[in-house]
Amino acid sequence: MPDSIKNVDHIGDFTLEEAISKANTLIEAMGWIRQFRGKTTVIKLGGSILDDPQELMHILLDVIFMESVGMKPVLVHGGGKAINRELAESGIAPNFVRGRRVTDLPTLAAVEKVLAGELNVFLTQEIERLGGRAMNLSFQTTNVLFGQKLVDRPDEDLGFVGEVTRVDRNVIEGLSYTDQVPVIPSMCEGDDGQHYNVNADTAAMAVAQALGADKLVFLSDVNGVRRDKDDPDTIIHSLSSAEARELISSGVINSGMIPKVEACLETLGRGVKKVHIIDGRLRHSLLLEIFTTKGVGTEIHP
Ligand SMILES: Nc1ncnc2c1ncn2[C@@H]1O[C@H](COP(=O)(O)OP(=O)(O)O)[C@@H](O)[C@H]1O
Ligand SMILES: CC(=O)N[C@@H](CCC(=O)OP(=O)(O)O)C(=O)O
Repeated sequence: MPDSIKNVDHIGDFTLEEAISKANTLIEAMGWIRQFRGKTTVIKLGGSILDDPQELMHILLDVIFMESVGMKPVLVHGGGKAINRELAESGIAPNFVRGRRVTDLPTLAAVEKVLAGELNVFLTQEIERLGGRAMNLSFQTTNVLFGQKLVDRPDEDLGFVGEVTRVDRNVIEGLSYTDQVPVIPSMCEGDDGQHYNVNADTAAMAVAQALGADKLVFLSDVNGVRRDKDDPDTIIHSLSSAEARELISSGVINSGMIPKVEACLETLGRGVKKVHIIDGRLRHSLLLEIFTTKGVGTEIHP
């Protein structure tokens, strides 16, 4: 070590060893940053992480970091729990069929108020407050998701539940020129102007497909797909499409995990390279997912 720095034992608040270790981390990240620079990652935010300001802040900081190093994060969000609270105020009990909310007109109004309004604006403002740039893309600004009523099973009517058939990718991709993170709520508009409630997992899938995203990451409030849904230790780190289908038909994967896994399977068939379900409550899970070889959570592969 040169004499001139022999006596340096602190740099700012850190010991010399700590400062060098931080610099090493940056150098290690360089390869990953190069690999993903310019690549699109669609991130689906949902579940109770949207209700926890601390957890949410760390996720949004990860998103801002990604954007700052030249990656292209695109946020698609749900907000099922916030919708339930809104409905409870009007005395409406939530009604789900295989993970999708049966949506009559009063329910649709509540969904739109929460998803396309409050939550969409809040997430965008939070990104800006934390030092990033973002643009909310909703019916109130510029809608980018278009579709139609979902007819999943002919004998079943879920009301105003939609499926996305077209995504305005020009608007989404155009935002990267102004360093803005697109923030998209899970609702779509039909040809006749009718608004529909879309499951946020399937909305994220449609966006990832339309953009030809490199990665689609579902941030949830479980650590991944589990053999026993109540036991985090039974997480399955790597799941083949065939096994995922088997776990759905045997009932191991049920409720809200069904649309998530179905969305993964559908996406993999359409060119998106990697699909992960990870725990948004684990601090920096998004960065760990991108900047480590093994990743965290469950990866579903073809
Ligand atoms: N095999 C499984 N592994 C993990 N979670 C499961 C499984 N089957 C059902 N689930 C349920 O799926 C939920 C995640 O779906 P959901 O609540 O819709 O999440 P989000 O709101 O994040 O989209 C978990 O909280 C869990 O209760
Ligand atoms: C049709 C349908 O089920 N729409 C969902 C949209 C929100 C969502 O999916 O939110 P999470 O990702 O937080 O679960 C709903 O009404 O709850």
